[in-house]
Amino acid sequence: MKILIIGMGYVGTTTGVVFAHQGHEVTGLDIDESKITSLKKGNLYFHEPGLQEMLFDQLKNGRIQFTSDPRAAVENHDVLFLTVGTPSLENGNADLTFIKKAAEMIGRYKNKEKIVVVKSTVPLGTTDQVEQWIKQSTTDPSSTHVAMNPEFLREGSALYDALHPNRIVIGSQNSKARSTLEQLYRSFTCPLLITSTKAAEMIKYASNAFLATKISFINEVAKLCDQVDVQIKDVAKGMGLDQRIGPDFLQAGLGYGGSCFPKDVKEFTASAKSLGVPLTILEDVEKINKSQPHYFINKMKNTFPTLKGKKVTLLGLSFKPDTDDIRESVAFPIMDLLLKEGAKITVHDPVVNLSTEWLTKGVTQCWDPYVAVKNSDMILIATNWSHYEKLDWAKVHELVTTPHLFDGRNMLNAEKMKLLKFHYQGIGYA
Ligand SMILES: NC(=O)C1=CN([C@@H]2O[C@H](COP(=O)(O)OP(=O)(O)OC[C@H]3O[C@@H](n4cnc5c(N)ncnc54)[C@H](O)[C@@H]3O)[C@@H](O)[C@H]2O)C=CC1
Ligand SMILES: O=C(O)[C@H]1O[C@H](OP(=O)(O)OP(=O)(O)OC[C@H]2O[C@@H](n3ccc(=O)[nH]c3=O)[C@H](O)[C@@H]2O)[C@H](O)[C@@H](O)[C@@H]1O
Repeated sequence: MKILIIGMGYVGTTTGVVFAHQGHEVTGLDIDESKITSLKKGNLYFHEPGLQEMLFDQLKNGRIQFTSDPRAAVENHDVLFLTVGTPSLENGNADLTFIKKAAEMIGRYKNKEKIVVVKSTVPLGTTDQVEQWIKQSTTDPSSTHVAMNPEFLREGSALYDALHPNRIVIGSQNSKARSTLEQLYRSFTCPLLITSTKAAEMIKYASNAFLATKISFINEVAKLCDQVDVQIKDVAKGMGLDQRIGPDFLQAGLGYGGSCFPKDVKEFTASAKSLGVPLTILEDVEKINKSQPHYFINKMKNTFPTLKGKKVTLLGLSFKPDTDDIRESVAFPIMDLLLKEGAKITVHDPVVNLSTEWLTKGVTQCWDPYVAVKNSDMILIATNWSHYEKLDWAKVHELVTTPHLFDGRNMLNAEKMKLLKFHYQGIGYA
């Protein structure tokens, strides 16, 4: 199949490379010239394990190409995927500017029948609206067949998730769009669910909202564990062994970040409210999530009544391991709070480059974790990169001024750290 992917971000690039890997002829289009220039050279401009190699292979065998020419791209393809961003507006609703502009661009250059698949996460009714936007901006009389095909990949394991999805959802009332997508996904062995466009839109939001709820739930239980000396890890394990609950997304810590959970919880809550259905549970999920950094800093202040002048080494800047994505990463509100307390911050992350804005605020970045921890009064883990599990913690102990270790991701073995004479604290008694 000849496929055009519009929006070469995390989702679009992964989707395009995977379709090419499966033998399709893919073109990636973006309005950001620098991304296209980089991708044309085979340079993945973001960090995603395994994707760079697959991109290079697909470029070499000619199954993927990149362009910033929308006219030629739209004219030469029949199947178009929309993977542009849908960030949050101030009021919590999704900003559909990119989706609208991309739809109008399709309309402008449309020269024949097109199948347009919305893969971006979009609020209820947007896919049908995309069809209208295309119609309103075209002079071409031939049909547009739309579908909603939500994406469920996670950053950091995007390639694996795209190759091995749990399910594929095709939302469309249009038989041509449906059958094209069924054909496209026929080699996948997972369940394929056919729904209306609106149901597909809602499945995506409800899934992300539910996962975020699991995280906030376990974070609340962890606070209770702190009060009664119960290990949250034992509680999560015991809960997760119930097949109806499952072990995933029960890792207590500093809360969820990233480009999706925060914005999708906000959008789902805001749009439901405007329909007269307040999703109060999600309002609490967000509140709990926002309180996590404060809760953790207060924990630190129980040990250090003042953080003024203390050297804090913060390990991890990305919103989760194996990505360089810092959108809504909890490391940043944590740094804000620490700066307000007068702490001196040194950060380490395996891949993220700290912006000059933070450097001018006085934060120091070190690429060597052993240099970062030198003479620190306390270490705070904000991202559970496996690098931190593998550190020589005995060596770290020798380098620090005082061996206080605040593990905001409960990622290290508390007993082992205590044996190494660290004053170790996580969230949920650990
Ligand atoms: N990042 C993730 O892990 C996941 C994201 N999603 C959803 O997928 C969508 C995209 O997310 P990301 O890939 O993270 O976004 P992103 O911000 O990384 O990429 C979006 C890309 O679209 C481009 N773009 C904007 N307007 C365009 C236009 N008119 N024509 C061509 N390109 C255009 C931008 O320049 C950018 O490169 C969002 O709706 C998100 O909620 C869904 C599942 C996973
Ligand atoms: O719509 C999206 O963009 C994607 O959002 C999430 O994927 P992602 O944000 O990439 O990463 P997750 O692994 O879900 O982690 C999100 C955040 O939750 C935190 N988290 C995750 C799991 C957990 O048990 N505890 C916890 O605090 C992580 O540290 C991270 O900050 C979903 O898992 C994907 O299915 C979805 O496609």
